[in-house]
Amino acid sequence: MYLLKAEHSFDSAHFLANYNGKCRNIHGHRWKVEIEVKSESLIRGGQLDGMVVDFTDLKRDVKEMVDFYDHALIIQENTMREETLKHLMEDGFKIIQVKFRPTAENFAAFFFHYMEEKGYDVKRASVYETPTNCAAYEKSEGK
Ligand SMILES: Nc1nc2c(c(=O)[nH]1)N=C([C@H](O)[C@H](O)COP(=O)(O)OP(=O)(O)OP(=O)(O)O)CN2
Ligand SMILES: [Zn+2]
Repeated sequence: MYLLKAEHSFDSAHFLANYNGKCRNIHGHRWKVEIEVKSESLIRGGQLDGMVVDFTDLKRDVKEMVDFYDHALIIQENTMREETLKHLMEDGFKIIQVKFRPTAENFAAFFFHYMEEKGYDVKRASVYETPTNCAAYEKSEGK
């Protein structure tokens, strides 16, 4: 089995609603996202001979995916007062609302499925909130 890994980072703020601790406050991370793709075989012939995929393409797609979240305030839907949200948006802040609680685990699963939908055979998606806090998502055997 061959495994390829590409990573990219983005800087964003978030908060965990209904969290009893410091993470309930808006705070920022340099989120590092690692995507691993797998293949039992290599491409034969042509420019991609001997590759699973071209790193250039994989890196571009990972960067494109995470750049969307760069320098934003990421908010789980319905966890901020309408009025507050409205004012922040009116003042031109980049707000991204997500359907899930913005934890490293949820982002790992989200990025995993995003890359799968792009056509990659994804082995694992890992999201670092800090250099020492990492969550990963991969499919259970047989699924
Ligand atoms: N399983 C998870 N636990 C926590 C998550 C998460 O996504 N998954 N997220 C948070 C917070 O977002 C927080 O920013 C990270 O927690 P923490 O380790 O406390 O952050 P610090 O690096 O700032 O820790 P210090 O050791 O105080 O510097 C919480 N938990
Ligand atoms: Zn955090």
